Amino acid sequence: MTISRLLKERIRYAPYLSKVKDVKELIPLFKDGQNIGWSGFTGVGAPKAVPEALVKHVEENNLQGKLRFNLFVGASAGPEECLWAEHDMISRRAPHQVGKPISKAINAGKISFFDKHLSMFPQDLTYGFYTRNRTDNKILDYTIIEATAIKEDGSIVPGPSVGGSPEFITVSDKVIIEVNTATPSFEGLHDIDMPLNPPFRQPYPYVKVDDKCGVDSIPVDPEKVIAIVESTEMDKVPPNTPSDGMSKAIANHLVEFFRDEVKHGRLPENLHPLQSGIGNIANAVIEGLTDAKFKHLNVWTEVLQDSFLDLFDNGSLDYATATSVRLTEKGFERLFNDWDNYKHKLCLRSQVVSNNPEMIRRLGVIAMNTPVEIDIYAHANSTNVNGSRMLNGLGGSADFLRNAKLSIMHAPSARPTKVDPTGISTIVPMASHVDQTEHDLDVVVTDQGLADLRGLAPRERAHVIIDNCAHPDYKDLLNDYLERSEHYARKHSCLHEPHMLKNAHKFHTNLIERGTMKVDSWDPVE
Ligand SMILES: CC(=O)SCCNC(=O)CCNC(=O)[C@H](O)C(C)(C)COP(=O)(O)OP(=O)(O)OC[C@H]1O[C@@H](n2cnc3c(N)ncnc32)[C@H](O)[C@@H]1OP(=O)(O)O
Repeated sequence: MTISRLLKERIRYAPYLSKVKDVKELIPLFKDGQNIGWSGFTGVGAPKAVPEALVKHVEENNLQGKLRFNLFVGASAGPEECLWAEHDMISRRAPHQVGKPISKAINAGKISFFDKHLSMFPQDLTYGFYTRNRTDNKILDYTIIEATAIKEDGSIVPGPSVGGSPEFITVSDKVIIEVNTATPSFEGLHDIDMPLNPPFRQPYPYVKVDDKCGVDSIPVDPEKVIAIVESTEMDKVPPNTPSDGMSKAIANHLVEFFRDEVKHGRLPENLHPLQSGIGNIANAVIEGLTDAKFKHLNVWTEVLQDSFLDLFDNGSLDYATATSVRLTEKGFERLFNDWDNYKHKLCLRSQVVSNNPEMIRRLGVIAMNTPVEIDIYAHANSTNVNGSRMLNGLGGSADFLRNAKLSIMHAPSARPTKVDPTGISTIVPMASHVDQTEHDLDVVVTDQGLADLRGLAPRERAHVIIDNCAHPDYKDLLNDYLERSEHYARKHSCLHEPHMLKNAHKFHTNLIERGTMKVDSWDPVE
């Protein structure tokens, strides 16, 4: 097999050169029912060549539904995963995923999806929790990992994400490395703590975002590496929706809140390390911080999106660490064009470290994530529309929101439906599914305003959330629900967190039946 010059340059461990293979040669290795680990996190750094070759194989041989895998990825992979879902090649999947064909297959019952906090997922995999029914003691049959270089000792230099790859490799029977020669090498950007399970685990020693004490590549037993393939495709992250009046309003409320916290001495002038979730609102909120011109900010997060580059460029941000740098094509261009500048300000860690509860609490992280809905007592749903339809999954939202110094959820106050431009209220009487509890959240913010919930009793919280955050179309309805619930609860001595269970999900049932949460009347309660 001829090896390209570019590939030769990237592989500095000579014995691997004899393992370079054409992807077609690998197809017979894959059998129905195998457990496969992929590198990748939030759409970047996932393998491409082998997954695509398998799709082609399935297509050409009509194997849809006959060659299915249990697929484990740190968080969402790239478009290749959507192709696997479209070709019915995934039977089980965990944890966070993104892509319409994947969620469609999950909600059609074709993919058994289970969700777990991203800080815990890789370690639980290494404990053998998810493969406890195997009789051969194996965990993963193959890990397919994307590398941007191989070092002299055979260790793997990942690309724009680390995710769960270190753990996957330690529990994988065999490893296939895709060396991506289309993307520049990310060597020097990683700090990786290899897993050590209890009772041998040690505390992570980091006390600042830029502390490093791991290794800069993932060690692997070369005996396990059965093939190296060249991959020539860049990551494809769709452009972000530009910020609009709604997301700018959210950002402005947050900036005002941060300034007030600084004024009262509860935050230093450079705030505390920031975490920002995924999605357009999260991206826009970081854009808002860029305009606010804070100085010497730091970031301890899970995913870095394009807007963080603006924060660097205008001098607001000193250092950022995450497990994935999920940039659009333009964003990657900016990163690589100014690599010497950015590389000293960025560090990618494994997801068990970026999302580690102990680290998040130690650093006093300010966590900001978007929910599907939040109820009047501050329980939030991040995953299941109407308590049932899976979107992307929990991701790292609860890792951060349970442990942060300030736990913030931001969302539009209303979302459109086909029949009503404000048919979905983000603030609901009772969340139809709970991922973040009332005990986790400090602040709720929508385009309407910000509710500071710290130290408030549930009924006080309900008033502040409705008054400050609910969309005007829903304020009266929510207040009416609260008053009626209080009246009912007074009679029944259950006034701590009053609800009318008969009506608690009426917003949702109305949405299903009539396409809007605007209910006409409540069912009578005695
Ligand atoms: C990898 C990581 O974990 S990053 C760390 C944080 N992770 C998380 O918070 C994970 C959970 N959160 C998420 O998945 C996202 O933030 C979401 C889905 C909640 C919001 O994503 P955004 O892109 O900001 O919001 P957006 O308004 O575009 O909603 C996405 C979809 O959910 C639907 N949706 C959201 N809320 C609702 C709702 N209350 N009712 C019905 N549908 C809803 C939207 O209609 C949209 O559907 P579409 O794609 O078919 O148009």
